[in-house]
Amino acid sequence: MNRDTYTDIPVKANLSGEAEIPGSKSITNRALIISALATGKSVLRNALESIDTQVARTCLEQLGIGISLNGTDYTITGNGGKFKPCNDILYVENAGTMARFLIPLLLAGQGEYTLDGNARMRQRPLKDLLESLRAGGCKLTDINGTGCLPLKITAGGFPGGRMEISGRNSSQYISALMMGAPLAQRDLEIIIQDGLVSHTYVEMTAQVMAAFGADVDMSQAGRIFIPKKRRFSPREYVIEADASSASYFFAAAAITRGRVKVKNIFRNSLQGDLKMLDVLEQMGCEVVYGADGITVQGGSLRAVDVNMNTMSDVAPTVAAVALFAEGQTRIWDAENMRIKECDRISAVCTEFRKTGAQIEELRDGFVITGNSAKTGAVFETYDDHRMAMALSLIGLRIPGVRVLDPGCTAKTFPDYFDVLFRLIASSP
Ligand SMILES: O=C(O)C1=C[C@@H](OP(=O)(O)O)[C@@H](O)[C@H](O)C1
Ligand SMILES: C=C(OP(=O)(O)O)C(=O)O
Repeated sequence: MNRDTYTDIPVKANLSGEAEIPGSKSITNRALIISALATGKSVLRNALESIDTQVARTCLEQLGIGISLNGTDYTITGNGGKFKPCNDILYVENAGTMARFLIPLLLAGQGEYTLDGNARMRQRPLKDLLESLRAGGCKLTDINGTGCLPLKITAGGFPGGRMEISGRNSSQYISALMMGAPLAQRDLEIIIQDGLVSHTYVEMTAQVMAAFGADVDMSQAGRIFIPKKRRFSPREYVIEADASSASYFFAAAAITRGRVKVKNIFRNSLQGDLKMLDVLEQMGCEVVYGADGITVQGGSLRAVDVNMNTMSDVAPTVAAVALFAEGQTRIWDAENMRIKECDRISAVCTEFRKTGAQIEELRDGFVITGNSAKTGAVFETYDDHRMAMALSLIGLRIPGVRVLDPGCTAKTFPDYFDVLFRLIASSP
């Protein structure tokens, strides 16, 4: 992390205005992969340009896929998943999506591939996915024996068939298997064992796949069935604004008792993180779902008790709001926050305490005492975009907040601080 750069956050009451948020990371990376597997030209509109999606484009280009950019529109020439051999390392930085999504596809490629990531991605698990694929006969070598990257993938086909996999640690494993379905040698039947975290992302995968012509049957709980050799069809596809990125602006309205509209995102979103709006409603905000976006009006804030299993990416955002709510907020059932860009449970507790706030660390979340923060602080951000964005919100209410390494938001939202400061400057 770069401790030499920082951003100071100005206090602002009643923040009001409109924010334009870039496209969804999760949908962009799914649509990129699916377009690469289709045969022919697809156009993705309002795609996200950020480190996580650049990583996706670079890896796909290394595998022989043509991708051109025009602003936020991508044109992808898919080749039916006939990926070319690649001697260079496929480097995913710290993009969990790409670290997981590429594995089944590379198995169906040619020769041997090496997949690697940054120091943190080398600690984030792949084990459940590797075990499930190895049980189907796939050759996958975790080079350091850690169950993580770097990984050597020996292409020998993506077998499909009945695949059992744990869904406890990450839903990305399940999405990865699903998107490999058109390359599978047999019908793909995924049996999810011991629960499924972040399940709305699996539904998102099914919906984006269906938009490109796939047939995904999720009618039975814990089972996903996708018939073999049903190819993706190329198409033009519009990507909605990123709900996790939008969460900081909704929260800013809540914290400052302002009124903020985020454009290009709607009630019927594919993104489960939008459900944080229900949490803000419970906390006392008003939410208006409009024809061109969603508006949050801040109110008098009260604490909540909330299970964040399906939307752990926005748990640090809700935690920042809880700091200004009356009563004790408990955020729980989100243990996999510990295996994200940093251990977000521990990091939120450490940083919030710098303000004098009372926060109790749980195994799977935290308990925050509202209105307990007293002073500004210099916040570390752990090379984690969501830590930087969530912590910045505290500075809207408490003077003297400095966020270190603001550039780390580039993982999913390179212009976050510009958008925030523009909104502050234009607010009455
Ligand atoms: O599939 C996806 O696009 C994602 C799934 C979630 O991860 P987990 O399933 O590991 O919780 C989420 O945290 C991540 O930011 C994106
Ligand atoms: C956890 C995240 O990302 P990923 O798992 O895709 O790296 C995130 O964006 O908060």
